[in-house]
Amino acid sequence: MEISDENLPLNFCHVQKWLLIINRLHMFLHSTALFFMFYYRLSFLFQNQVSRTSYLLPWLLVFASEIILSFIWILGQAYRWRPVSRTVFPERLPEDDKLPAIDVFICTADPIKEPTVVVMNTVLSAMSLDYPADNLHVYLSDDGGSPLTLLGMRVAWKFARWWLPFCRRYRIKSRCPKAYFSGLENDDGDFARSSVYMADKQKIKEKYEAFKEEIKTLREDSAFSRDSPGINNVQDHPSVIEVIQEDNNDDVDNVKMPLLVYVSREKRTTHHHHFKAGALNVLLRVSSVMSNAPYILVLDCDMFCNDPSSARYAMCFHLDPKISSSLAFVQFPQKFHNISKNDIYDSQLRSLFTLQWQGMDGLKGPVMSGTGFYIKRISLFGNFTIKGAELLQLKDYFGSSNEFIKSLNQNYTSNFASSQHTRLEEGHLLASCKYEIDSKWGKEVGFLYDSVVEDFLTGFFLHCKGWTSVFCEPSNPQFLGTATTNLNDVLIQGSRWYSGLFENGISRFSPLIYGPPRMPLLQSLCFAELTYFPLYCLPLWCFAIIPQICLLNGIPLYPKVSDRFFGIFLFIFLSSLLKHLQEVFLTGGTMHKWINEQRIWMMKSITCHLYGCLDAVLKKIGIREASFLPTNKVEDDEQSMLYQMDKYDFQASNTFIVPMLALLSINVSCFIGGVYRVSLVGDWDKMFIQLFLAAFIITVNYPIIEGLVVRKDKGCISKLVATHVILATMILLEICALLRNV
Ligand SMILES: O=c1ccn([C@@H]2O[C@H](COP(=O)(O)OP(=O)(O)O[C@H]3O[C@H](CO)[C@@H](O)[C@H](O)[C@H]3O)[C@@H](O)[C@H]2O)c(=O)[nH]1
Ligand SMILES: [Mn+2]
Repeated sequence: MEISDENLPLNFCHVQKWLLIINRLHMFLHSTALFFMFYYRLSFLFQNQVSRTSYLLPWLLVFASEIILSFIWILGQAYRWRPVSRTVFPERLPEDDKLPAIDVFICTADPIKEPTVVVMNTVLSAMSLDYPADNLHVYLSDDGGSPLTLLGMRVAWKFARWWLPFCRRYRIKSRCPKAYFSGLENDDGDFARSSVYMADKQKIKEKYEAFKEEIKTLREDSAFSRDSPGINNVQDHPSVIEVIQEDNNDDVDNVKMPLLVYVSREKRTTHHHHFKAGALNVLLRVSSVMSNAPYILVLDCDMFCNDPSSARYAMCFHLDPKISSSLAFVQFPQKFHNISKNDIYDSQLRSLFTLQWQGMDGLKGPVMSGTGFYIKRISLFGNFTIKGAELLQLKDYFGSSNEFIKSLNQNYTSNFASSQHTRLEEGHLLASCKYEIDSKWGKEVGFLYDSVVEDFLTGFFLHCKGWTSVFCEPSNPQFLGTATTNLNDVLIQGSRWYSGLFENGISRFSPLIYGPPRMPLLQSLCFAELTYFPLYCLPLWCFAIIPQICLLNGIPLYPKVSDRFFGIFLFIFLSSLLKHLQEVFLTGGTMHKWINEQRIWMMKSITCHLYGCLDAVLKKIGIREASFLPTNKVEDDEQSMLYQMDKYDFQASNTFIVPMLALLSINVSCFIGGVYRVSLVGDWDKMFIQLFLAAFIITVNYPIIEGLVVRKDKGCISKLVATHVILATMILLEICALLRNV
């Protein structure tokens, strides 16, 4: 008997048994060691009357740091509890005409930092997803309100009329034209020998060049420069909504094209616009009166669909009757096209998108990651029961548009073509600044506003309401983004993220308090780990200063080598490093990558984790306002070359460079002074750990020394800044020594 396709599962979830065993065993051993460490610290506090008085402050600081590190470690174990991976079977999906519709939302904010050609490549790759064209609708939100972007879309539409049929005819895998023509991957497949294909390819290539040229000419046109009169002020302009379509006046016939819509929401200086979350909410409303697809794909403009299959893969979960009722979104990992082999800045966020999300997938699902996810539209409408509600109540909740409220009924499909004019008018109402006033948008409905990491917050609340998510990681990356690959950008972006994350940790929605009654404990711990890991800044600052100054002054803070507790500290140190090494190897990394990750963790902790935490605290007490500085996506050849060569680009802001230099020079001088003192006094046994710690920090951060002493290229450290910093730290160390002698 044949099993019908309908009965076969669309996806399969596989628990990673070996990893699970290793993780749990490690958890057991490491936590036992931590227990003994706490025992040692506490018993010292009660026993050692004499030394207590003079060592107390540094001692307590080191102990507090150990407590914070252990706290973050415990939270992080939740990811390691039950890692899973998933397989999908898109060939078992129903026929094309039975597939549900998808709206794609792409956000852009700044035509200078986010070049139009790059954004249009994202648009084109989304339009050419392997999905029925009638059921695919692409919306671009332009927060820059730039006519250049709008014109760019018209040009892209013209090119798409050639590009889409070409991709379909030759089953092209790489459907982002920029990637396809870059020729990095051979995408010719079965047609490599076909002369017709080659001729077609050449023709399309010419069209692509012409497309780029047209955008370039537009860009150079002074009429589009920012200062030109009549050009939109980014902060103050009316809404513009345009359905991109053109009379069929060229020679491509009958090409089925997805709907393509340009939306630039109204901006007024008197209104807060809530950054990307605000932009996404406008798209959510405008699209509801145009295409109202039940599923939405969200993309940033700095990434493209690298493989056209993601929509079908996502449907393998959304259409699975066993999980679909509670499933809010399918998250794909963020992967990047510009990662170097050793990835000195960990720009790929390896741990997040491999281990952590897989771990959460084994619980209730990964965190929403801003881009590359397929979300069910109704999951964004809060827990309002639409059926029984009065119209007035609904308006309190969703704002005043009748058309929008009608769209909440899932069976509603707008007849867009026949009433385009009215719908565009409704669109303008929905994209206006005032629309959200006195409604629940951003608070309970749509993407949430209370954080600059809108993705984290929105995902967290979905999970709190009982929704789940899944993580889909096919071997071929479905989306490829542009990662930040210079130190300054990495740290600025980090400061924004950690400020947003920590802000959630200290709000009343802290995952540790708000989470546990609403979701499994382990799932809340995962969310908590993300919000609290910026706290790494405290122990790392402490470990980079206190033991070293104590070393110089002969104050021991750790057990002697001959003490039985020495083994405990050694074990904890090695066990953390080895576990990290195992995870790097498991995810395809090398020894080199491992040490790079250790280093960037230190660098980030003492800079952007600290600034993130401070920023969050200042926002909380009302001294600072939220800000979202989009990252720079214009490629700088010199900078990317340094990154590709594993050389740090130290031409970064002094707010980042100064703390790194200061801490390193403390370590170097205390190490030298310490060795000198210890060899005079002969207390190696007592001071071993402190000597070792300073040596470890110096070794891991050797590239900073290299940047100062050896390198002469453009990315080296400014000598002037370094001299000031080193002088200042010397004076500080002197003062410490004097204070102790008083
Ligand atoms: O006022 C704004 C600011 C940004 N964006 C868009 O938001 C996206 C993300 O901005 P980007 O500068 O690329 O920031 P990243 O730090 O790289 O973004 C990461 O972090 C964000 C905040 O957590 C997530 O939303 C993103 O998806 C995630 O890739 C881009 O498409 C921007 O055009 C807007 O539409 N309006
Ligand atoms: Mn980005």
